[in-house]
Amino acid sequence: MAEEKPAVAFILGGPGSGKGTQCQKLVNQYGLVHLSAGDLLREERASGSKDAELIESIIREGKIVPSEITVKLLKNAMEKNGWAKSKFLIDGFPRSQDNLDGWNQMMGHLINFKFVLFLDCSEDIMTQRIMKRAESSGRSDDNIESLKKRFRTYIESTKPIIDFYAKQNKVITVNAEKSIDEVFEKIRPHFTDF
Ligand SMILES: Nc1ncnc2c1ncn2[C@@H]1O[C@H](COP(=O)(O)OP(=O)(O)O)[C@@H](O)[C@H]1O
Ligand SMILES: Nc1ccn([C@@H]2O[C@H](COP(=O)(O)OP(=O)(O)O)[C@@H](O)[C@H]2O)c(=O)n1
Repeated sequence: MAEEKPAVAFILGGPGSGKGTQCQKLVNQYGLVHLSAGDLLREERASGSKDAELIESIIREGKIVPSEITVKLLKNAMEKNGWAKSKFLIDGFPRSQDNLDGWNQMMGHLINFKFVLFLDCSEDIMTQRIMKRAESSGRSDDNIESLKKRFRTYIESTKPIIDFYAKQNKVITVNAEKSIDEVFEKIRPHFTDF
């Protein structure tokens, strides 16, 4: 039997650009599976595994966890969701060259990569959103010091990955500064036959 490959879209954008919010809406509307790399890393940290302390220190510093850890978590989560029985929104990944290389090596040939959705948002607006989210998120990195480091990592490590995919015409860019519903209306058409 020919092995089937799961469809995958990467959802990228700076911290607070609305990745999780828009993914949730896509899940509700199209029954896609949303896997947030950040959520998987926070779960792994909470499980007290051998990597927990490393993950916590990297997240607090706004740096990027080594791909061996993150790619394994994503692969396990895809398998738990039935592999090619599902279509996946992978949110907050790949965030660096190391993420991309690790993914290509372990997963590149096993999946059906569709496109990158890039939520484009100014640092000012992202800061306002994250500082509001900080009131209730309980996240150790939702504070102004960590946020500044996350922005730096985003510019230095993640933006070049988005640019790399853009050169191959694989990026759909959406202005993420509008209201949640306005952003969703721009995104939706790209997922109708995903
Ligand atoms: N279009 C939007 N307009 C205003 N607030 C938004 C919008 N999208 C998301 N938010 C809010 O901003 C915060 C960050 O959104 P989130 O989806 O968690 O971003 P990310 O996953 O990119 O970090 C959340 O509190 C969310 O409710
Ligand atoms: N591929 C990834 C995704 C997240 N992370 C870590 O998890 C943190 C939170 O990521 P996230 O996607 O949940 O949140 P946002 O920063 O986008 O709001 C990042 O700042 C990184 O420290 C990572 O190391 N590698």
